[in-house]
Amino acid sequence: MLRKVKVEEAIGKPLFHDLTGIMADGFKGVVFKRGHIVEESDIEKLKNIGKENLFVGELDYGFVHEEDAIKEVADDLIGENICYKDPSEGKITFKANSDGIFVTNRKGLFELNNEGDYTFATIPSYTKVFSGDNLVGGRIVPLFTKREEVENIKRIGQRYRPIFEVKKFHKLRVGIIITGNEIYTARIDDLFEPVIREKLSFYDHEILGIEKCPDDMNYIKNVAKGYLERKADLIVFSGGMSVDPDDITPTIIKDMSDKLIIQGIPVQPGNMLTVGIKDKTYLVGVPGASIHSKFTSFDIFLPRFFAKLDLKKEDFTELGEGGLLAGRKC
Ligand SMILES: Nc1nc2c(c(=O)[nH]1)N[C@H]1C(S)=C(S)[C@@H](COP(=O)(O)OP(=O)(O)OC[C@H]3O[C@@H](n4cnc5c(N)ncnc54)[C@H](O)[C@@H]3O)O[C@H]1N2
Ligand code: MOO
Repeated sequence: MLRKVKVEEAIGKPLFHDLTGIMADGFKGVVFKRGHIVEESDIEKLKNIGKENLFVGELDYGFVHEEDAIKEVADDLIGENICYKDPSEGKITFKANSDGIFVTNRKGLFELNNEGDYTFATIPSYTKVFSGDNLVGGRIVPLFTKREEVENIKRIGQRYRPIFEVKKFHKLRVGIIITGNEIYTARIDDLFEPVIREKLSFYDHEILGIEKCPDDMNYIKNVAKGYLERKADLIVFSGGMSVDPDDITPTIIKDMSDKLIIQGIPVQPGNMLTVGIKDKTYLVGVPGASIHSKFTSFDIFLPRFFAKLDLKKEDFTELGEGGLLAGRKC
């Protein structure tokens, strides 16, 4: 049975949980570890961190200590490229053990947090991460929980597994098509090539070509076909994405795709983003906004293309809340 005793009465007994101190010098962390045998010389230090009483003893049958409760469920929640160490102060931290994109199953995460005693705080899903980055902090709120609660969390984890994972980026073969008579005829200088080169530079990639095309459906389709024959993973089209009579790029993407995933998304700038898929190749129409805005809808999805995620219409349509990116920095 767990008992509350005066610190002086705890001498010779093991601490039931990690004890945290917050110091004037900025320190916040464990001052005494779980299992530490309390000594007479500890009393002053314990009082300095506000402990007049301590828990001693053992949990009754059917209850699980905070650190055991979080550690026990970890493997049922995580997928590839995530690691963790033993919990401290009741908290477990899942970290990336590879560069890539962090993906969380939102429905699964909601269920975990809605269950009862457990809490999991994550960085936003689809964030680009580096090996060693913190992804998730998980702990139960009370000092111990019921065995049944632990089993419920494991079941949620198994139902959605993985709820947390890091997908590695792949090397992609990229074909680029810059549309517009004004650029094709050199009436004006092209401004898209440096933009797309800079955006791709973060990732391992091979550029199959950067072709300037007139606003001619067959011409553009032939260039895109050439990229498909050369096994492009990603074809990026710029220009001609909106409502003018010369804006034919979305129609080209629709015609050439096995499936048009989305035409136009609730994100600004980058409203007119159009995405189709042909076999495993993403065909992506990037609206003009990416020329003057550093961060647009295209930048939200570029990491997902490089992680070869299987994108659905909902991945685009869910972005309305927060989709007004104005002022957002990279
Ligand atoms: N009445 C409406 N006007 C606009 C709409 C709309 O729905 N109704 N949509 C707006 C959105 S959103 C965008 S984005 C822009 C333009 O989109 P486009 O992708 O169709 O761009 P273009 O029409 O091809 O060109 C617009 C502008 O940008 C210049 N441009 C395009 N590509 C290049 C390049 N590679 N290098 C340099 N300059 C380029 C082009 O010459 C035009 O000046 O439409 C909004 N308007
Ligand atoms: O589709 Mo536009 O300006 O929002 O890029």
